[in-house]
Amino acid sequence: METRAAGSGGAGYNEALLHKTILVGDSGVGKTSLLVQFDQGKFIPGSFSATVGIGFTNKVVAVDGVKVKLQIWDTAGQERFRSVTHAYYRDAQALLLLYDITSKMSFDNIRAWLTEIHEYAQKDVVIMLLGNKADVSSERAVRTEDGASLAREYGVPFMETSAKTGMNVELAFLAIAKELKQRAVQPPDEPRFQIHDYIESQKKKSSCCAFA
Ligand SMILES: Nc1nc2c(ncn2[C@@H]2O[C@H](COP(=O)(O)OP(=O)(O)OP(=O)(O)O)[C@@H](O)[C@H]2O)c(=O)[nH]1
Repeated sequence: METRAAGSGGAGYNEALLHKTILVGDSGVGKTSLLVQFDQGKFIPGSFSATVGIGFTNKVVAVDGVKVKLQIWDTAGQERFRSVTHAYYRDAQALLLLYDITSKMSFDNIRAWLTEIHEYAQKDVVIMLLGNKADVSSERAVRTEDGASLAREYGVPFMETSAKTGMNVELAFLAIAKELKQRAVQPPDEPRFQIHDYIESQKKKSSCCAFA
């Protein structure tokens, strides 16, 4: 795992850990929008311009006094870029796998994505399944239970998100950062971080019923 010491250091930060995280899923599910929402806290509506190839954004989050640096790679969902993006799976520590809750096809393709991930990524890669565009409830084509059930089948955490409203976007990245940080700096007497339990507890904390 790649780690990096913090520079002059902010208050309370001991170190900066760099973790490569990749966004994958069909074209148009909202990978770029999710990253823009997490990075800049905004959503740019309107015309859809498909990602060409791959690019990354660095984002630092604080987890229990430790600075965790996520290097988040946004991949092109289009089939023609698949061979390029496969090359990036190998040294990824985490993968956020997205489908669009208004697109049954993007959900049906999740099994194929998981097969690719198992073929090209490291065995211990952290995977999270996200059902994006949860704000578009009138066009919902995938039930929340079906997303949760598929995630259970593969033993991965799941939540619905909206890159438009920001729902669960920060939580998704924070849960990933916590898991990665825990794996890198596991204190000997601390119980292992349970990403599923963490997500459930954070969801319960919210008074809003919008969490999936
Ligand atoms: N309503 C709504 N629209 C969204 C959401 N996320 C993305 N979109 C819209 O969906 C379209 C596709 O979003 P992108 O973020 O470009 O999708 P992508 O997965 O990066 O697509 P590729 O780059 O081709 O792989 C855009 O028009 C976005 O504005 C969301 O959470 N809610």
